[in-house]
Amino acid sequence: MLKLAANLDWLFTDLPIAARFAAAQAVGFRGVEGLFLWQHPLKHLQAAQRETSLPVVLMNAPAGNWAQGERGLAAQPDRDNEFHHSLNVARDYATALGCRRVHVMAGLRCDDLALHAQRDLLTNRLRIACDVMADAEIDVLIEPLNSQDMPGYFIDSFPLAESIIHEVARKNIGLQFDIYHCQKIHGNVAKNIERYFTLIKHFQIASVPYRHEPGAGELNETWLFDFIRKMNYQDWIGCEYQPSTSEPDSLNWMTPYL
Ligand SMILES: O=C(O)C(=O)CO
Repeated sequence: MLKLAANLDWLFTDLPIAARFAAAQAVGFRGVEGLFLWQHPLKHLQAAQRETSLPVVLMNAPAGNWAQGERGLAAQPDRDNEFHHSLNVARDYATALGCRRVHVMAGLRCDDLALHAQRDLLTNRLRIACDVMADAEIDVLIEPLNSQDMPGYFIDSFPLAESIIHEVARKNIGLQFDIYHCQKIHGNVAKNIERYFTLIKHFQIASVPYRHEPGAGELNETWLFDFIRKMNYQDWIGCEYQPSTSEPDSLNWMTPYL
């Protein structure tokens, strides 16, 4: 049995937040995750969690002005106050919801800042993030994102994420390995899972190339799930995809894993 979590900012999004928890539970997801959970009143999330008993397994920290194209604050100069505020919000929500993983997004490459200077800024900010989260026993995750979907995102490859994680050098930093992004950036998914396995604290999945449910694209997810299982991965796989059809049909892929 896989520990599959529904990403509530990709699935069931036509429903209010409490109903998204309930819909995830009804179809057999064992946990939930989300990018924008902090946009909802905490008491609504806590009530939904109580009703469904679904753990919140991953949440993103506030990532700047998303509507205006921002994709994180950690590598953005002159945003210290906002960055600290976003960490506090994420830590408070995660603590109240029992969530042990927070994705701290870097944001986009700034052309007017030398690459090494922006990288140093990111590394220092991630150390701060790890220190803020450590007391609450929360891990900070970073994730490479493919440049077709997120042009200009600072962490645009797995080797870069790996070297940043080593530079940050905190116990509570780790890699969010999205199989969809890996295939789009590098291909060679299984070999890359092996290569980065010791850094991985969370997987995400969507089919390639259209970011639909597993089984709707070029990868053999059944084989990959088996591969991950054989590597003795015990943690969560977040389902972060856009359903290809009406949701009931697009959830059939889960049946063998429930
Ligand atoms: O865009 C993605 O893939 C993310 O997981 C952002 O958190």
